[in-house]
Amino acid sequence: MAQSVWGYDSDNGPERWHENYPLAKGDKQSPIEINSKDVQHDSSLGPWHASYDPGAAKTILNNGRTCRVVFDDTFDRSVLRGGPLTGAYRLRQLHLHWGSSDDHGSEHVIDGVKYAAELHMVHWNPKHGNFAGALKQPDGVAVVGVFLKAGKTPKPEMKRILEEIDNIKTKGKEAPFQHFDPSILFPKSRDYWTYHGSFTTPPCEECITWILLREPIEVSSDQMAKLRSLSKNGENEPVNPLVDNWRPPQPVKGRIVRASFK
Ligand SMILES: NS(=O)(=O)c1ccc(NCc2ccco2)c([N+](=O)[O-])c1
Ligand SMILES: [Zn+2]
Repeated sequence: MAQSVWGYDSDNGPERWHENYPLAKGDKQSPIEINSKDVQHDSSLGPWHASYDPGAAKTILNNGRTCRVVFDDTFDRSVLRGGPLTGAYRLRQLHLHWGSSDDHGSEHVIDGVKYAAELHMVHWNPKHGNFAGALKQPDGVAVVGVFLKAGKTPKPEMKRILEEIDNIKTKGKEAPFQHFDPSILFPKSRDYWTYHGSFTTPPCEECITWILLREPIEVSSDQMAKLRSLSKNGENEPVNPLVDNWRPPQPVKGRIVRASFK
């Protein structure tokens, strides 16, 4: 009997990941609940800067767990720097986590608020040679998290991604996705929280400097419904909607969350 690979269902979900991925029970796991009363403003936290080359965008794929856009990270082509980071981190991919309805879906929870979705832009530190090497380092990876709030107003900048959904409906489907600068997805404000944590999926390595943007972007309920039309299953398998691909908040274990703003 093949081991059920990890997922988000009752038999292979977050409560059981530690059985095959022991790091899942570590002391610096993500996501976490952020409570403003425990956050420390750090005036030494400068602004972060993303300088992305639209030509680095390559493909968009459904891996059965999320919708992911992959970028060329073979040189310093699209980089994130500043904020809590030392040096330039290379953009590798972006993906999302979302719920089965608009009232939940984000991984990080802010003062009890769950957003409809959470966008992760994943960058890695080239001083560690390659992505696999960076995973093993505490300063190996930097993820910018953007919250998606469901409302009446669609986010035009999300259109390119959502229009590709019909071409990657089922697990394993991939389509070309070029000439795309993901910084158009950022909100106006650059305010952020930062803390040290982990991948929110197995193997749960504790190699991530999280940079969570305070201001959510607004998308429409219809746009959220489009995202929820993705399927976990392969092309000729029974339809299994790809929804609720979020890990619940993990123990903070004494970690300090810093804010770039007062
Ligand atoms: N939700 S997240 O941004 O923390 C996240 C989770 C897993 C992975 N990858 C899973 C992985 C790690 C090592 C081998 O395969 C990534 N990523 O690769 O950008 C990001
Ligand atoms: Zn993620």
